[in-house]
Amino acid sequence: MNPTACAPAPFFGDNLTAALIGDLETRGWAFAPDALPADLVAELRAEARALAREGWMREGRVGRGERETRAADVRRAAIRWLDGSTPAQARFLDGCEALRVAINRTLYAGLFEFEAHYAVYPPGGFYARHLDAFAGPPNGAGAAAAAGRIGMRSRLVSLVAYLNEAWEAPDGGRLAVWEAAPLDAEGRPDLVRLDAVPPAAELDPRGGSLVLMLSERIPHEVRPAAAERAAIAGWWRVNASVGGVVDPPR
Ligand SMILES: O=C(O)CCC(=O)C(=O)O
Ligand SMILES: [Fe+2]
Repeated sequence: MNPTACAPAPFFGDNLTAALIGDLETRGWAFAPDALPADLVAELRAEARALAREGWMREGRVGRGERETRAADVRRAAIRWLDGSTPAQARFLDGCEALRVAINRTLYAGLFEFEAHYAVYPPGGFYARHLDAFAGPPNGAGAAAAAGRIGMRSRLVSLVAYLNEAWEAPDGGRLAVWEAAPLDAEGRPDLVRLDAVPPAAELDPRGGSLVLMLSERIPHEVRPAAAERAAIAGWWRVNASVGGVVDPPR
């Protein structure tokens, strides 16, 4: 019996996978330009555009549950969650599953489940500087405090896949990434202080390019886009019920 018969089909080969995971481990983020199959990107782009046109997407919201706020001043984009119900979505989620398995195998990260949404930014759309997850309490805090914050820290690795057909520099919409968040006196991230710090990179949202980031560690922002900008943003979570290990070994 072929043990790989049921393995999910990866987006790309082992060398690129290893290089991305290496960058994720050493500097907290990784970028692979032009990494996704062009036919898959075209199908996903068509879906995102159709959904946006048909008005099935809702205004992007920031946060979850009670903390969810309508925040057009923070993010101007329309989102729709992927459910795997179309062949393109199923293939995309399959590639993400292959990445999850590879990341877990290399970093012992305990990534458990994946969630992702289309995000279509209209001309003028942006997403202000943020972290995708809140870090757990500092070392030495009690287990009860840690348990109470499991939900907030369950996003470990972020993924962004760009779907834009012909993106040029004047279209803007770059993703700026910083490699660390300064902390305030209480030990909370103080992202305003990064105003004075040039980003480590500004990444073009060209179709087929892929970004990975450690959700708790890498501040990032979407600069204003001059043209419609389509992407899929996704996150791997740990299994909150067992409170998986956050930090990769170093
Ligand atoms: O589209 C991007 O480049 C990043 C989006 C993002 O940061 C997010 O959805 O959390
Ligand atoms: Fe983000």
